[in-house]
Amino acid sequence: MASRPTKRKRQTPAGGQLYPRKKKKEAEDLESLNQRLQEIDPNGDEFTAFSELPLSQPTASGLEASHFKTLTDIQKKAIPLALKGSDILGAAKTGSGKTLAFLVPVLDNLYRRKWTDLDGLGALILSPTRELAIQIFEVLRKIGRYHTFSAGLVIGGKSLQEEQERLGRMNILVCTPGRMLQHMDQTAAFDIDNLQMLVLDEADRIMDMGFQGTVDAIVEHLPKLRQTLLFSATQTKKVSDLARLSLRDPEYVSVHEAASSATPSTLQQHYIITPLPDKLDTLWSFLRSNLKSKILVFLSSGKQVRYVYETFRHLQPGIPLLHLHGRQKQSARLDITSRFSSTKNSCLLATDVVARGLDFPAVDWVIQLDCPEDADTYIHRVGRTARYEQNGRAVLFLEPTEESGMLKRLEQKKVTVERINVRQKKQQSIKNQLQNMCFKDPELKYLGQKAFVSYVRSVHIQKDKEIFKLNELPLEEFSASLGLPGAPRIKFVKGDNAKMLKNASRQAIASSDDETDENPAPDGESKPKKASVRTKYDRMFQRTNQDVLTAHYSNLVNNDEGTRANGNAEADDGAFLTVKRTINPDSSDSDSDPNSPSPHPETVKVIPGLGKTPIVIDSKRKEKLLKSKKKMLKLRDKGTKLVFDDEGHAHPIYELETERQFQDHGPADAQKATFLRAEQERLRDADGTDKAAAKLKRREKKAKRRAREAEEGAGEGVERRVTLAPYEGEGGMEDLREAEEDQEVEEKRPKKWFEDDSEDEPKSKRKKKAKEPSPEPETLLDLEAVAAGLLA
Ligand SMILES: Nc1ncnc2c1ncn2[C@@H]1O[C@H](COP(=O)(O)OP(=O)(O)OP(=O)(O)O)[C@@H](O)[C@H]1O
Repeated sequence: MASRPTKRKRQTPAGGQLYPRKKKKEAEDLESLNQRLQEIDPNGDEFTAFSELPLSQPTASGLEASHFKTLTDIQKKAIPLALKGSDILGAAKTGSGKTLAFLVPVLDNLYRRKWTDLDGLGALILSPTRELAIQIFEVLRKIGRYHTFSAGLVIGGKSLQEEQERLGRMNILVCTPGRMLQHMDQTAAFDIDNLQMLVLDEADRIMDMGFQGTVDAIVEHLPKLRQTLLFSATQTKKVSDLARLSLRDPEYVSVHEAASSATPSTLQQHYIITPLPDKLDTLWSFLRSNLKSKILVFLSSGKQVRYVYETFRHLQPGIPLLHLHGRQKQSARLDITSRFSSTKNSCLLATDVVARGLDFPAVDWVIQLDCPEDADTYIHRVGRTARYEQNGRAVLFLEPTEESGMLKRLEQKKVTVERINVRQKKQQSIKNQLQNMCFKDPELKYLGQKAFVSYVRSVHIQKDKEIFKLNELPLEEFSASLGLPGAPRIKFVKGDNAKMLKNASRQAIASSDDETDENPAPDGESKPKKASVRTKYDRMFQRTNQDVLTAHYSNLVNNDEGTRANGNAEADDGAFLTVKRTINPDSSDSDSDPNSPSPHPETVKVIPGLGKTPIVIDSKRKEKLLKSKKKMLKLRDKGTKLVFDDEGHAHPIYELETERQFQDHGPADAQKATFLRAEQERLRDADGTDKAAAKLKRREKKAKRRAREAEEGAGEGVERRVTLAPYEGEGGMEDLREAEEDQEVEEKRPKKWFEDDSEDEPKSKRKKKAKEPSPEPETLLDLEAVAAGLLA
């Protein structure tokens, strides 16, 4: 977890005392540094190089050794203010150097306070993702290499105990919010009372719903008197957030506010219109024509990332593929980020886990296959290219229904994107291949189904309904384009729950999956459960996601609604399929006659059984009982099976003749003889058909085996061990040969783990062998042989 920037060794003279002259020099340097800092005017002075700033010697040397010389805009404004101790709300475009804007003040402010191991935690840096935390930590290690502070990375993925042991000694920690809170709650030796600085990188993300609770809890543990720095590429000055973090007169440092675009000027931004079912074709064609590029593709869920990765991998586009999402193991995530960083041409398929802050060098293209949830996410995603004055290109794939809404949002955020068209000549279709793959590989099909469901859910939970219009999406065609035989059925979670679910852990999602199609009360509180018994059909009709179900199901729903509108009596008489529903005399939409008397008007409900007798529910216990489908079946009538004759008259399955009718057919003995004859004939016919089928099968087997042998052992003499057994069937020589061949096949069959060699021997021989008494061991050698036999 933790590593220290190389600590300067304290040299002690022979007597064991520190060099007094060195100590004195350090004190003088510090004094002059404080003096210089006092003299600067952070709002008036313009600094262009790090060397002009009043920085400590270790920080200045670290920056120089890392080849950082001139300041970026955000660094020019934020560093002097932060050195002077102000709280800062910093916003600047992606790739503009915000990391140094907070790391330099963190190092220097602690240095000027002569921070040592004994002082405990001095600065806490929060990052929304593990990858970004690692990246920040790496930069800290580089520029802090001449300091003596201890610094740690707390991002989970290691044992809590291992981290706990080291936490107590850390001066600077870079961490993800969840793990930090866990330590604050569980690590006794973790001293945070002295904390001087709190930094939130990608602050807007950290302060949004997903982390809200965690960050609030962390802040509660921290001392109120501290310096707080917030940085992001897309920051809003939400008063509520500032209050939650107890910022004191924060300085707003927004260097690109006046700029005509919210994205770097070196970034070329385009969008194309692709109907949902053509998305994968277009992505495939794009990759095929950009094999020598470094491409980052954003999708809206981990399941889609996996599906596209697995299918494209099979299809081999000719460019190395990587994939990254939040549900992967930490080690795999690290491995993939470093592989993508170091390659020159490859394609990384990823979720928004890499959308923020990550500094992959030299990315040529950022492709947004799925529309981002808002303009801020768009800005962060495209910010993975065109970093620090380099060039980059971004393409946003938009579904026709998303175009106007998304363009409007981008315009509001000062982002200009230009429409381009796909060259039809270069467009290739992989729909058939995907269908083929899903047909052959059920796992891939399952993955496709999950990808489909997660895409639809991701659209459903989006807040901005001007962009995301689920009802207008061609979902059936989309599922077909993924190679699926039909659109899977989907359960939805509504409102805030959905957002929570998006950010929740896998465990939480699993546990919340069961009842997801229930409608939560509008105010977010849980509804009191309806007292009436809900049948499977009730649940089906009350579902909220009927518009995304298969056509057959939608028809069923529509028909039912139609018939209800026409009156219940009509519905019952005319509809081919009718659904019997729970009758609750109290409820207004009940199918029953509300005027009909009931034994206990308050509590009694009547469920029509499948037979004639209705089931009366007159107690809570019985009602509960009826909720179980199995138990309900017991209570219902079994029903009677009927067969219909050619005229359409119903008859019971077994109809007995009268004695008179029986005698009309002749004497009983003669009837019996005729019946037996007819049955024998029927049996013979059936036997003949069976034999013919078996013969055909054996021939096919034989032909296959011969073909195989011809292929394998061309020229080689294959020794056959065939024992001829007397055969008593009717089929003559051919049957005999085939029987031999079957036996041969049987002999060649590889042995199963539970069979031993003795099964090769004829049974009679085995029996004999078993009966033969083994000779009594006489010598020590005999005894050993018996023991070895037992152990073998
Ligand atoms: N003063 C500087 N001189 C030269 N390069 C710099 C300087 N500051 C930052 N960089 C480089 O610019 C790149 C982007 O920096 P950084 O990751 O800090 O950007 P950012 O503003 O945090 O981006 P994002 O908003 O995407 O998180 C990095 O590769 C970094 O090394």
